[in-house]
Amino acid sequence: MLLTFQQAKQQMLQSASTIKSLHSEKVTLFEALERITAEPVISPINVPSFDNSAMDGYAIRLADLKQSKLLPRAGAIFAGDDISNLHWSQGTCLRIMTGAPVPKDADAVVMQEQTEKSDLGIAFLSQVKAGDNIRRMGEDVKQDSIIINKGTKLTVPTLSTLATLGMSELVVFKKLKVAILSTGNELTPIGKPLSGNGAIYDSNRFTLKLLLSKLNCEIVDLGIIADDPNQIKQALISASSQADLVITSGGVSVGDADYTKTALKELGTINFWKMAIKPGKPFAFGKIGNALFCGLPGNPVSTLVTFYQLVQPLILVLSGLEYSSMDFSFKVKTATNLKKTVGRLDFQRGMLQINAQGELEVSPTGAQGSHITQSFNQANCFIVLEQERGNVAKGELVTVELFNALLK
Ligand SMILES: Nc1nc2c(c(=O)[nH]1)N[C@H]1C(S)=C(S)[C@@H](COP(=O)(O)OP(=O)(O)OC[C@H]3O[C@@H](n4cnc5c(N)ncnc54)[C@H](O)[C@@H]3O)O[C@H]1N2
Ligand code: MOO
Repeated sequence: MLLTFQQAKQQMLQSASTIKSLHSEKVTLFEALERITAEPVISPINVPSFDNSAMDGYAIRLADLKQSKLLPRAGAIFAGDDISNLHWSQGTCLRIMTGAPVPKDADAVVMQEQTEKSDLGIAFLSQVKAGDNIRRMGEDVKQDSIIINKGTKLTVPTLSTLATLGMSELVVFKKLKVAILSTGNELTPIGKPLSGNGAIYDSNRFTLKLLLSKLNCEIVDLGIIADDPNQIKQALISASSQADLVITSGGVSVGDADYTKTALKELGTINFWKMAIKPGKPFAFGKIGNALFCGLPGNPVSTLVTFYQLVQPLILVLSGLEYSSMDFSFKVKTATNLKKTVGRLDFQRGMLQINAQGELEVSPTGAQGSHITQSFNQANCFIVLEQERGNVAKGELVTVELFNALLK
């Protein structure tokens, strides 16, 4: 019985948590984008750090308004003003601007549009409640509170909050070191003329570099290795001594030149090398020395699908992320029939869109062979078809998983 996708993923994530030995470093707030926090972030200050006005208007005392709806204007406060020496006599109001500090004894700020100005002063036209239009100290962030937990991926909004605290540096986990190599006599590096009949470009190594750089990894690129057992072994020894994770492309199937699996067996341990998914059935996972190993199938679509579905979560955990699940899936109707054979979990590439009736529906993006790289180009989601399911008829409900930022 082949391993199911969930079993394979679970095994990988478990191995990651047992070998986790993470180091941290201090980086600038700007460099911290998409990095993972190595300790909780605690706020050094309150935000806002003083009560301030949410509107351009007038600061008042409620007791004064009870006496009269018309109050003379006593002065003005602007954003940035120091009001520690402000004297504000009873029975008057103060002009105040958005973001300006609110005097301690003001009960509310009345927005300008709800007042009328005359030579006698300011007339207040609306009902006023205590606290109206005052943004309280610490209302956004409380001093000494934990704002971000350890193991959190830093995004533009989270870093923006840290900037409101004046922070300029942050402790994050060091980048994961990942070694990559492609195997195959047929491979030519991109940018060079194809090396003969039967040659193809080594697109997978390029794809892996893009994916790894999006995941903030440090890449050790060992290039193209010929289909030769000794060269593959030497490359794997070198890769595993330099990196936390080794990723290869090709050579994991059962062909006469598929040496990656044999090399892995000799040098380390194989946890599994096949699972019930399509594309990506031949996928090897194991360990060489202290490095984890992922042997991706050579077909470009299989490389991308297995990287996205299995290597991505593994890398996130190895990079220090407190991983729960990033899958965002739901069910919608399929707009066409879908071909499906029983026995493997399918990750078809799909286009989720709104039809003429205003309903969400999904269609496959053309031919789904594991050599058709174009099937990804129009896609915005995976259509995930359960292992035991057969052909799917138009109109049936299918599970759809929207692509995350890795594929956008
Ligand atoms: N008898 C069987 N044959 C195959 C099986 C099987 O179960 N029994 N599985 C098929 C499936 S599914 C896949 S996927 C592939 C996986 O093969 P390998 O990982 O061993 O990869 P290769 O044989 O080296 O190459 C497969 C295919 O991909 C092209 N390729 C390889 N490397 C690259 C690269 N770096 N960039 C772009 N394209 C690459 C290669 O030329 C082949 O066309 O095995 C099936 N066979
Ligand atoms: O798994 Mo293969 O990836 O079906 O082509």
